[in-house]
Amino acid sequence: MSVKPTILQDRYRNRGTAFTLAQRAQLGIVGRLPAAVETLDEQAARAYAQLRQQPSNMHRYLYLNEVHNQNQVLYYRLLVDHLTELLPIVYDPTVGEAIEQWSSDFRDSRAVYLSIDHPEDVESSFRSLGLGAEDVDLIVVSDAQEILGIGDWGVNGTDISIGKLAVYTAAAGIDPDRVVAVNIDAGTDNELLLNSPSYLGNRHARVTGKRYDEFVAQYLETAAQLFPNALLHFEDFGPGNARRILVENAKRYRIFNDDMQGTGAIVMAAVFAGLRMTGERWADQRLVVFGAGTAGTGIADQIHAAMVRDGASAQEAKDNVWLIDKQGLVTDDMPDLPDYQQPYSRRKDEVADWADGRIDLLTTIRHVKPTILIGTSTVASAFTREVVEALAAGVERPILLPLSNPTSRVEVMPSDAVQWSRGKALVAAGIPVDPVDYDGVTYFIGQANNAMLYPGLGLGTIVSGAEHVTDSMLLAAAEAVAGQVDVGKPGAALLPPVANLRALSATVAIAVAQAAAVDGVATRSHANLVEAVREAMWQPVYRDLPQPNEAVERS
Ligand SMILES: NC(=O)C1=CN([C@@H]2O[C@H](COP(=O)(O)OP(=O)(O)OC[C@H]3O[C@@H](n4cnc5c(N)ncnc54)[C@H](O)[C@@H]3O)[C@@H](O)[C@H]2O)C=CC1
Ligand SMILES: CC(=O)C(=O)O
Ligand SMILES: [Mg+2]
Repeated sequence: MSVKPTILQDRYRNRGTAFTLAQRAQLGIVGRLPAAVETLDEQAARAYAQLRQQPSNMHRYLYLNEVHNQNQVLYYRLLVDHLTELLPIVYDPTVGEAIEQWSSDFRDSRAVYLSIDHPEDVESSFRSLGLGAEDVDLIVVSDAQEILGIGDWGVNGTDISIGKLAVYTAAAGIDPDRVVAVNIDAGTDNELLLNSPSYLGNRHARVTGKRYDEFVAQYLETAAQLFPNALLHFEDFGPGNARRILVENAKRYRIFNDDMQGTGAIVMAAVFAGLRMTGERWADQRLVVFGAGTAGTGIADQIHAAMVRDGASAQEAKDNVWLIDKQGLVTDDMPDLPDYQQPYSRRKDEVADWADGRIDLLTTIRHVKPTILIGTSTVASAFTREVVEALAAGVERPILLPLSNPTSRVEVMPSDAVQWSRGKALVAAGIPVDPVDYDGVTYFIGQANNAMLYPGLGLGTIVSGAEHVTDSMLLAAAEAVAGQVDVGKPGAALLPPVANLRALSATVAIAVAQAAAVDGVATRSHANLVEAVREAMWQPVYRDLPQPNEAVERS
């Protein structure tokens, strides 16, 4: 039997059982649905009950993906109504698991695939979407070389772009009809994938060097030319490429690197809140970053800038930053230091008597007595009891941010960090975790994940039509997030709860749009910015009735 596709197969406009009988007649789908006509509330209640019956988070991920493929409004209705519960499913940490088994689970996809072997197809791949120059606000692209903390996942990494976009819409109301997810398939060095019969990507090693650079340049040029208003979000590129691509293109394109800039800004927010709790100054902070890659050095840059704003000289601020990577404390005698670590390398003679040879984390902590310790290493349990105890022995209220994702990579579980520091450490983690009860106090653990910030940043960028994402816009976003933290209570979290994320994103967007205007990069002004942000936020409700026989596009 061959059945003509109908609006029921168009995820962007499908309402399923919510189509009225008159609409069914008008759309030529009489007899294709059971008799009952439901409200969105009723559909959402059934879908949520079905979701709850799924046996694992991975099954919930696949179930939600199915809903997303059938009915976009219903999918986002579920996400918005159950944000705290479902963010960890559609995003971190479950998305990591989904990526690992993506090729075997493959059913349908909402992404654009750009193969490095076919640069001639880049433009036609975008054109196949059938979207005009004014139709796209945001593109999230990943080449999946460094997915979360789980490494190189080739085309399987497509779902990080999809997951990041789901958060943009659920958390900040970015219109899901106006976004595009992209995977750059540059090959993979993951042997597991190359040897897997089900792998769906290019079966060759990662292409690097000139060919890679030219492909990324072509992506940027084509995306910006076809969709001149779009914010070009880069996600989970390898450390050698992430910073370079951003730095080389920041002046030419509306580009944003989430791992560097988004993560740096959410850490700034957590530290702003922490310093309000301790009453200390930025200029007096001592920062140790464990894992000096894309995220770690992005964070170091923003904290360094904050110290300078607070009166430290560039050199004084630099003297208060210590990077630790695989080779131990980063010192200036190390050969082949990557360019992003060089600015913070310590003079070898300054630390020569700390240890014979490699200087490890514990030794560094004992000497430096850091006020802030960041984990962006992907090394699970690297912050041992000894490390946390040394940290808490050094200062009264250290800020401790184990940021690695997914949960299997976190440097220390917050429950251990609270206990080992005897409640002294101000802790936030990259993963969602429950509050911790210790010694009669309930410690709330903020989620120091860029997802708490980038949705509002993106919304503010779109509403203001900012030509670039400036440092002031990032800072404004961080301050806006920190402004929503109630620092008064013992055990207060360093960041607002995920449950408030939609309201938080609106607040962040307003601050970002204002900063864009002050910086002179805004191309749109609004008599009432608060109202403009509110109106720009897409809501998961059924809207205009689609016209009969309208072409089904972007399915
Ligand atoms: N919470 C958040 O918002 C974010 C968290 N992250 C997490 O941070 C981690 C790192 O991400 P990226 O910076 O993108 O990756 P990356 O690969 O650029 O950086 C990781 C760094 O850790 C270093 N490293 C590896 N083993 C180490 C060891 N034993 N000791 C010290 N350093 C070691 C690597 O050499 C590298 O420089 C990931 O787990 C990622 O999920 C990243 C971005 C945002
Ligand atoms: C959160 C995020 O962007 C990462 O872990 O890479
Ligand atoms: Mg990332």
